[in-house]
Amino acid sequence: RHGNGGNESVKYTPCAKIGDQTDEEELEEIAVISQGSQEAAVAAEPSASSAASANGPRSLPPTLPYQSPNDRTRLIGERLSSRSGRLSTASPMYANSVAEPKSSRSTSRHSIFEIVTNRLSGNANSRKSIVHNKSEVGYVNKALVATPKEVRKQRRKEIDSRFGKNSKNNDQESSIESSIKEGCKWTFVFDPSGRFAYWWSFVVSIAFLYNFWVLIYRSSFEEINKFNIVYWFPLDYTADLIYVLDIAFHFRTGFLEDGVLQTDSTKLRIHYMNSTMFYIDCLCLLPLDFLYMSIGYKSMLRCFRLIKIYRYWAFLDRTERHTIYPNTVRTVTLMHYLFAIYHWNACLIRVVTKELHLKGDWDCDADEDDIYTWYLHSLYWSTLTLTTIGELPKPKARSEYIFVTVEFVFGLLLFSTILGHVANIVTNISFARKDFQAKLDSVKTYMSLRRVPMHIQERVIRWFDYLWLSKTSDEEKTLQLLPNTLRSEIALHVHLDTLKRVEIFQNTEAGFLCELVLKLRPVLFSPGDFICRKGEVGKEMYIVSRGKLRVVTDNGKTVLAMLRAGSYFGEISILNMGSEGNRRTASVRSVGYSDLFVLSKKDLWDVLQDYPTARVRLEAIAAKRLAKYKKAPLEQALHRSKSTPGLVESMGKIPLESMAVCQGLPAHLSRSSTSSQSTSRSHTEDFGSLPENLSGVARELSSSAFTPIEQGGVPPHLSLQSSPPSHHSLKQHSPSHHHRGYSTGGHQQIPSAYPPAVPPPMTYSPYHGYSAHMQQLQPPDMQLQLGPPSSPSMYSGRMPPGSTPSPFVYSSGGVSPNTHDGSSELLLQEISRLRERLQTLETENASMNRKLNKQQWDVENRLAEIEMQVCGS
Ligand SMILES: Nc1ncnc2c1ncn2[C@@H]1O[C@@H]2COP(=O)(O)O[C@H]2[C@H]1O
Repeated sequence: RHGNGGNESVKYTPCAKIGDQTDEEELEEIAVISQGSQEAAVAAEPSASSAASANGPRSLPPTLPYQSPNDRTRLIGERLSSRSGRLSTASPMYANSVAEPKSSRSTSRHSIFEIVTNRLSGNANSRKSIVHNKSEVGYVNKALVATPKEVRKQRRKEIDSRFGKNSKNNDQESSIESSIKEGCKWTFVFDPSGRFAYWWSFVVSIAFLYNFWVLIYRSSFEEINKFNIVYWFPLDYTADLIYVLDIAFHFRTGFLEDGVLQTDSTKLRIHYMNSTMFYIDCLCLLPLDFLYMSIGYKSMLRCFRLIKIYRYWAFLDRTERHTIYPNTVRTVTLMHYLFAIYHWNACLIRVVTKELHLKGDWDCDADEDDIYTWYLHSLYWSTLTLTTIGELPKPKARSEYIFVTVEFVFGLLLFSTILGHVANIVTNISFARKDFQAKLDSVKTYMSLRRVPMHIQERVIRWFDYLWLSKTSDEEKTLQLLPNTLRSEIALHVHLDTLKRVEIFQNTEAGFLCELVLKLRPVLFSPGDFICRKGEVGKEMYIVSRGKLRVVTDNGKTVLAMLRAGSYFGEISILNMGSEGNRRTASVRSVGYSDLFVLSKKDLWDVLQDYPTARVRLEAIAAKRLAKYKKAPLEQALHRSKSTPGLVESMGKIPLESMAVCQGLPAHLSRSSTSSQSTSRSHTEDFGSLPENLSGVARELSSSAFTPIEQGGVPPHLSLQSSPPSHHSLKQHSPSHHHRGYSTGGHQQIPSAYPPAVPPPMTYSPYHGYSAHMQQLQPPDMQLQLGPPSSPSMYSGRMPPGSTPSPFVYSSGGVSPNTHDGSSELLLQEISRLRERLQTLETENASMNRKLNKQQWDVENRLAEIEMQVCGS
């Protein structure tokens, strides 16, 4: 409660009722909080004025075991789970107070020990065990023994007068406080959405159904008589007892206020008694039975019991919401209503025939005492009148006409209502099928309209077949309504098994996994489908959930690897780890139907930005995998750069347009970025097969072209701006151009955009190298200096099938125009300059590496600390 001055407030924290101590003996923790300063806090207990004292004033945050409504709910949960059903010494507050009188921090191990021993030894012994400890003796003395009842009451009054007991501003707070206080006398509170409440509503529904079926039957056929009184009376009053218990149940049922479950008994009582439900419940139990004594047994005196139908409806509602078979529940409910209506109508027919003395078909030949035959006769007529119209015997008496007409109208209404309901249920059941069929139809219509070849149409239909048979649904659409947290929980649960098998997700941060799992999209591929093709721009990576896939070479036949559930692929290009940057390094084809999860490049990068360690890990794994696929080229790259995988990646990531481009390139190389790339690739490949001395120089030459413009690594004579106008001068290739080049034929083909006027340098074959290119590019004196001129045999047939060059992307402009002049002098200068540059780069790499290592060390250290803390607590 806030004081009038507004700078002080009192907070009651939960107290513990120890053993069988009386109300006055209750421990009551009163924290006086000064909003101005902590020193100004007023001690509620003079003997415990220290902020550190267990029973004295203290600063609230560390003392209160819960500060938010959620914490409060948790506490309630703890209480509910406590066997004794009351707040015992296990109360977090109590544990704090007793076991850690000097500390206001969370429960220590010692206090946990105390709690456990107290629980085990029972409440009666708990006090003893507390007093056992010396420091606790002081505390108990202060709280329980030394403070006389009057003094405490007086202090309470003082505090109340000082802070105003019913301060309006603090309504909510005081409600929590009082609820906490009430916690001492707390027994149990039912969660209205809990299981117990559900099953209790089931019991009440049974009691209601008993009344619903029996009352009308007894009234119409035979009232309670001396033969059956032994059955009906106990049953009637058992049902009444359930109704009474239901009222008691409502008194202890929590309700939500501001989204928080209220458990304060006073509040619950007030809330229930102020609700209409309370009056309805009381009305249900109106004891008209007493009139039996004056007017005899009339079951209809109990008709108020039928008002309890609201509980039955609530039960049905909840069942329908919670069940996994809603249509079954609906059907059963409908059938029940139908039979109930026939039953009530049968009873009505009996009353009418009896009262109106209807004869003929309405009459039954059976003996008056043969109740069951009479009942069956009435039920038959009831069903007949309600289900058939116009096929009844013609009424004779006037009253009969009226009765039969009313029956017809009612029957018609009932029939149409039931038909409507049944139709609804059937529609619901077949909704999924119809929706699916509609989609298939629209695809079929589209395909025939666009004249899609028959074999493709067949594949599409087979794909739909599989989709239907495997009951694959649009998960994204289904879960759209849910909040992200719930969705990730579901996704984690559903996909966890698959994700656990994926190497990259093992031992990663939980947050990383949670974020990623939300971005996974399930996709389905049919037999023979290409999931990706070599040379394409990689935009997604895939995780195999089910099915078999083949990693194949360009020809689509040579199988490099088989992928099964738990495998993943496509990461090389989206992490830009491959030699071609963001290009696919292989094609992947589905063998049968395969269920995959797709993770888009953008999503992955978004998440990786927040989890740099995961990124390093991912890249390291990718680099390792890449090394496994194409051992030689990667080793070269790593050896050369001595960098972390991250840096390998960052090199690969440099966009083509920002690469150094040079003039003086042969015309056929300057036409398209694709051809340039092809050529540069050929260089790399050829370098791999060159003798060591030659390949080293050649590699360095090529690496000059890799230096990005931004880094200033472009020699002036190679830069675009400084290049003299020449018919050979290169245009800076736009990404789209670059992209197009690849998409038309991949980097292994001379693109079709190649101008026919310019003869291609030679027919490209990945395995025959580019000897012609090399010869063209190498100046004669270079050839002289670096060794014997490269013979075609030197370049051909050296590349192993399927191998790709080093992860470095070489631009074709690695050779300056001067090289064509034949000036070895210049060339050597250039080599030494590039060597220097290389050294600088390597130093930078090393320093970045150190930084990364330090960061990793820090993170690991922190992790270890936290783990220790977790283990400790
Ligand atoms: N030899 C191989 N064995 C297994 N998987 C491979 C092999 N080569 C490539 N891949 C995978 O196939 C994917 C094709 O696209 P990416 O290059 O993005 O990433 C590639 C790897 O994940």
